[in-house]
Amino acid sequence: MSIIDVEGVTKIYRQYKRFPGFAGAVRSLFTRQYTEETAVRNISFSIKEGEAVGYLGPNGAGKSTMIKMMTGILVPTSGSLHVLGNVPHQARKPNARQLGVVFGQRSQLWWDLPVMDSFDLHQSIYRIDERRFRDNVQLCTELLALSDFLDKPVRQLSLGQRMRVEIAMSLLHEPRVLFLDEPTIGLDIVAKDHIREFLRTVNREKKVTIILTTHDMKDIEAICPRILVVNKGNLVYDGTVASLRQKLGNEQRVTIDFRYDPGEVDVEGLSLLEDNGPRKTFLAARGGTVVFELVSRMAKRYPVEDVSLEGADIDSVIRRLYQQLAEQDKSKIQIS
Ligand SMILES: Nc1ncnc2c1ncn2[C@@H]1O[C@H](COP(=O)(O)OP(=O)(O)OP(=O)(O)O)[C@@H](O)[C@H]1O
Repeated sequence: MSIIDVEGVTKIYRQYKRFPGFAGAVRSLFTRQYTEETAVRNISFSIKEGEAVGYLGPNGAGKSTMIKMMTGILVPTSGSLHVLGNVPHQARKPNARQLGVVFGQRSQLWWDLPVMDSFDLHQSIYRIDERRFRDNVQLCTELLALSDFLDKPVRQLSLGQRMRVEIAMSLLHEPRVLFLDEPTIGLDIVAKDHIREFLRTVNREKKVTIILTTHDMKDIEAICPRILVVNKGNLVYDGTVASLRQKLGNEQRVTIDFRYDPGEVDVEGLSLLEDNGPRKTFLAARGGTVVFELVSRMAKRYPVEDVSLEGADIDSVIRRLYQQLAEQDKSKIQIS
């Protein structure tokens, strides 16, 4: 069952031009000139209950704008948008009970109150049944290791501790959908891993639908089988990381250690990437002869000692996609 339906959604920001100085201010009052910026351009997709979807794109691509529309904070300029069967900005109250939202850069916690008091307030605002509330606090405390700072005021928490608390709080009312905007930004590796593991558990075991924006590909690898990639407001890819890798070329890096520097090496199907004398790294052409065959051809002609292969990791797949988009300015071309 589809839980989020986005059809031809566009968001245009309009900003009125201000003219400098006093005369300019007066002029601004009478001439309402404005600039327009299309942050989201005719985007369509749907998300099923229980999915975990990564929403990716370079800076300024329109990710936060889309999340804000899905959570009802912003109103689309055109198109139709439904979350849990409701139009989000018209159903902020009914949807609030079923949505959880975490904005990495902004807090929903009461700064001066101890963490547990924030949780208690959340319980009364969302009218969470006492037993469910206690169970959920206990589960989050365990899985996110919160027990050491439940009685500390939020302002005293480190960024990593605060993010764990933010995520716990967003789940106490058992939402069906959880939106996270850069939930691991600025955190150390241990805190990131903790949060990823927790989100994966919440998605797989509690079947909470997750939509997440991030610039950290490890978040995607750990949590999201499906990605939506946006660029300059356009949706340019909707599918799995694996099939994006296929589409962009399932290339392999081949690093060869030679017994001594063989100088220039020429084997069809392998192009030189890095030359460090006796250690050289090549890129195996895609769709060509299998790498094993290329390496054995190499070994027949050159003093090969050792070989290691490395497939393109998700970071380099996405980097390549962004590079392609930047080079060709393919903002209107679909890759999927
Ligand atoms: N309130 C606003 N008024 C005018 N323009 C805006 C507003 N908010 C965002 N924009 C513009 O819309 C575009 C998309 O912004 P958005 O914040 O959605 O991007 P993003 O993909 O989340 O970027 P980032 O990865 O940098 O957080 C940007 O060019 C931004 O300058």
